[in-house]
Amino acid sequence: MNGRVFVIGLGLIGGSLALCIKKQHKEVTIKGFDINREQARLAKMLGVIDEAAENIPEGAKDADLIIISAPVNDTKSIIQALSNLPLKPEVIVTDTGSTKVTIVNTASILRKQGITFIGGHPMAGSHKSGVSAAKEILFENAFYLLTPDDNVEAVKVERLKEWLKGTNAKFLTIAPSNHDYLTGIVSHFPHIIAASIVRQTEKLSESEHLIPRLAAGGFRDITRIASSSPKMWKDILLHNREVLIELLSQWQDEMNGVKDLLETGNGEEILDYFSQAKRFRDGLPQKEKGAIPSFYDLYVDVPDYPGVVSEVTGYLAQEKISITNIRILETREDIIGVLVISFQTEEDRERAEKCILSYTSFSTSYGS
Ligand SMILES: NC(=O)c1ccc[n+]([C@@H]2O[C@H](COP(=O)([O-])OP(=O)(O)OC[C@H]3O[C@@H](n4cnc5c(N)ncnc54)[C@H](O)[C@@H]3O)[C@@H](O)[C@H]2O)c1
Ligand SMILES: O=C(O)C(=O)C[C@]1(C(=O)O)C=C[C@@H](O)C=C1
Repeated sequence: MNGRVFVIGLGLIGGSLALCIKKQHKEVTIKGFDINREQARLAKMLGVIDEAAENIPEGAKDADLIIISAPVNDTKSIIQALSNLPLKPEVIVTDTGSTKVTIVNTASILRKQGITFIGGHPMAGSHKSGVSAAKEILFENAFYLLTPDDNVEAVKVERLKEWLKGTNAKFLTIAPSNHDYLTGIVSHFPHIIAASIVRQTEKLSESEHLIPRLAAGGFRDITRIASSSPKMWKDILLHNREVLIELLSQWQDEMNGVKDLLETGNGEEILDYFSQAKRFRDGLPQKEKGAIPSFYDLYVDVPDYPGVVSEVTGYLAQEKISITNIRILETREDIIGVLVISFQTEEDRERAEKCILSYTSFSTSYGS
């Protein structure tokens, strides 16, 4: 496709989308604006955008596609600002916000001006923020939820998908209220739980200083998302209050149930509780990024000698196998236990395992 794209909010998601669009549609010009000038400067310097706009009116006036990728409450104000500007009549305006009902309702102001708005939400991300974390592979195999209202012509939805083709995401059309209900369950609510576990641990560690040092693999796995942008999550919670209040009531019942199990001390029931959870968790799709991003983890048992990590990554580099993440599970203090290396694809993980087994006598296994 050819034309001009304007991205408002040059953070993790706006930056990643700009990279995807440029990869797929080499002829387009991508302009960007961020209220934080440093982010805009960085976006230009990293080649994420072609030009930085001075302000929203300047970037919006000749755009064929406008992507708003700011926290959801700011998205609301940006939509209001756009509704007062002269835009190209054929422009498509979309957003990336994690909530949809309030945003789509606000966008009726654009529709009244004859401007097409299609709500969007790529269901992949990270706890990192800012353009420096942007990646063109972020949305690969993820669901990309779209919430066009009934008045949007199908051809416009197809055009938006064409613009976003380089994400390699799977588009799914859904009603805004259903969107907020479902993402409340699989995304927003888990973020509250992760933050609450961290808060409780922090309070307890005030009187027991060993706690942070002992907070190991399980704690880190379940609380990674508590490192996400507080501003972004404040906005999401305020936009999805009703759904989240209901989920919190259900959670309180769930926790009371677990407390009862502990009080009665019934081993069979406790076993059943964990077995059911394991069955559902193990049955979630592995090969696609669904509600949870799928990582292709390889666990490598490594002995404790200096340089062992760089030795393993060196073998992978020799075979040109890219890794997306690496971490060490410390099973005992000062003793390296397991190296967990994440890959983008199953094929990379298989190649990596073969490579490590051919160079070393370390044992390997797959995480689930
Ligand atoms: N982080 C994720 O995992 C994720 C995934 C999918 C969707 N989202 C949604 O996408 C949106 C962006 O999230 P992100 O992770 O890229 O956040 P981010 O913090 O990395 O980037 C947001 C950017 O928007 C800018 N901004 C804020 N107000 C602005 C305004 N009025 N005008 C212009 N720029 C403004 C900020 O300065 C920042 O650079 C949010 O609505 C979020 O809910 C996030
Ligand atoms: O992987 C993460 O760090 C995320 O939190 C990504 C995540 C999610 O909850 O799955 C967060 C918010 C988005 O709206 C979509 C994706």
